[in-house]
Amino acid sequence: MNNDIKEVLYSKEDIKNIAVKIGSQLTKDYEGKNPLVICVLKGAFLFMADIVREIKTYAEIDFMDVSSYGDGTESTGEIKIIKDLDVPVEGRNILIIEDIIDTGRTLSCLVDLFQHRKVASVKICTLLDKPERRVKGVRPDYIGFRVPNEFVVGYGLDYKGFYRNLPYVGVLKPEVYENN
Ligand SMILES: O=P(O)(O)OC[C@H]1O[C@H](OP(=O)(O)OP(=O)(O)O)[C@H](O)[C@@H]1O
Ligand code: HPA
Repeated sequence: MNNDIKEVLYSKEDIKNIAVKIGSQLTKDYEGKNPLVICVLKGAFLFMADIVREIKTYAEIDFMDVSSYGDGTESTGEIKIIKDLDVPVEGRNILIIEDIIDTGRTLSCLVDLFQHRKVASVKICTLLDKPERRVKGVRPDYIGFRVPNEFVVGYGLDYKGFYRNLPYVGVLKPEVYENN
């Protein structure tokens, strides 16, 4: 599996350090606000686990499963809600945890959905931001790293369901997806 990676961009130590830094900011920003921290499955599962352990104040967690990429490298432009939240969100302070913001379509749909559900606030925390690919005006509030315009995998991010279990974020060799 490691042989399919062209370059490691962020090691597990890099990711640990950034989670500590963002977590300490979130602790300050959400003190007394009892946020509902929402993991967007599946990609964000590892980063979510890191971030929530660094939030040192009261917070609740929930999970949503949405998908926009089908099984390949191109966004379909629509999101499918595969699993919705377990709790109502009206009046809540929502913190969305993502693995990556690419075109921005997924987050744009989610933010619209939460506003429609009359939340008190909605903010976005993402491990990776790929601003060059943006087609929707989504601005994350907390960003781990800005990545170049390349298809990245690992630390939750997949290509056709694989590579999520890599402990780092790396660039997939183009021949891997060109030959598939
Ligand atoms: O900004 P966008 O272009 O919308 O892309 C970002 C979304 O794409 C990925 O999810 P995907 O739909 O692949 O589902 P997954 O998390 O289950 O892998 C990623 O986890 C984000 O949710
Ligand atoms: O670069 C990416 N890698 C994996 N999944 C993704 N979803 C959007 N962009 C990406």
